[in-house]
Amino acid sequence: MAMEDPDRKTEVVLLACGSFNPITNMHLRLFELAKDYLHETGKYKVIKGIISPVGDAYKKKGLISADHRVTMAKLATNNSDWVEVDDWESSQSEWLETVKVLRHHREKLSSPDPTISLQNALPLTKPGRKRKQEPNRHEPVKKKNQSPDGKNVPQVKLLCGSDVLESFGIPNLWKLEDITEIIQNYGLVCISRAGNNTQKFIYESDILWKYKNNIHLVEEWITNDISSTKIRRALRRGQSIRYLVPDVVRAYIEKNDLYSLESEDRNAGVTLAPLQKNASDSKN
Ligand SMILES: Nc1ncnc2c1ncn2[C@@H]1O[C@H](COP(=O)(O)OP(=O)(O)OP(=O)(O)O)[C@@H](O)[C@H]1O
Ligand SMILES: NC(=O)c1ccc[n+]([C@@H]2O[C@H](COP(=O)(O)O)[C@@H](O)[C@H]2O)c1
Ligand SMILES: [Zn+2]
Repeated sequence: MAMEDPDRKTEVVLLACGSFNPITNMHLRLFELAKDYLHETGKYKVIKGIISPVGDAYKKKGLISADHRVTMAKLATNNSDWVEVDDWESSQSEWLETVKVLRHHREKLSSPDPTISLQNALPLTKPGRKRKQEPNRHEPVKKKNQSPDGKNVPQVKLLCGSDVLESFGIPNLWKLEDITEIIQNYGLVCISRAGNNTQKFIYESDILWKYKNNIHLVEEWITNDISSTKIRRALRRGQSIRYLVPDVVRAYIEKNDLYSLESEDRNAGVTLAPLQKNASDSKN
């Protein structure tokens, strides 16, 4: 690695992918926890957080329309000066692997021209087309991201709860090459979640162990086991969700009567898009 000014902090953009069905206070807390943690290392400066709700084509049971989920996430982040919502992922007609969403956001950050961000098909592991000026062609593009004009661009890291990390172990859900690209070229910030033993999970996985320096595990000391599943359950039962989701989100859910027994039945019996895709890929 080239000489770097040790005082110069690496800029980071945190990207959270998920259903956000609906967004909860805990989703918002993830960003605050991750930012505090990264700042305390003394090495990073978090400049932005992005919430990217999954598209309807994900086909998860009980998933209501992306329109509503995006709107709620926007309402919830209206008063944040650093977390925003991006609907690029949810406006694609097909479900997208998370690595493609990461690529899109890295491209977008490194490209002065916003229209270029539409191309996200190429993995950025090798210095490719728009990366002519990589200083050292044999060095993997990870520590230092550079834009076409050689300027440093922020690192994009995936922000998730430990259940997502542990889902890497579910057969057919994630491709090994995607997991590798995510942790090798982007990095993970993972917030502990009740019931998960993430250290052990990393220890038991060869690939996670290999790149463990790129996985930041954040211990959540003020534990808070809110989940969207519990919010939807409370709503179905006519129970209050006050103080569990932002009040503007609660009002929006009530006004539009979003969650019911019927909505919970959406996609019932349908195979989750990644399982469908990876199962059919492995047959070919
Ligand atoms: N209480 C929590 N602690 C840590 N991470 C969380 C928590 N709640 C949600 N997350 C994380 O937020 C991201 C988005 O998750 P998601 O939209 O699935 O929310 P969820 O609350 O897990 O919803 P559901 O119950 O529908 O699965 C994921 O990375 C998930 O791990
Ligand atoms: N192979 C993959 O890239 C892959 C597999 C499963 C889930 N995911 C993503 O992880 C997130 C999981 O969200 P849920 O926990 O709400 O199911 C979604 O954004 C989804 O797109 C990605
Ligand atoms: Zn979840």
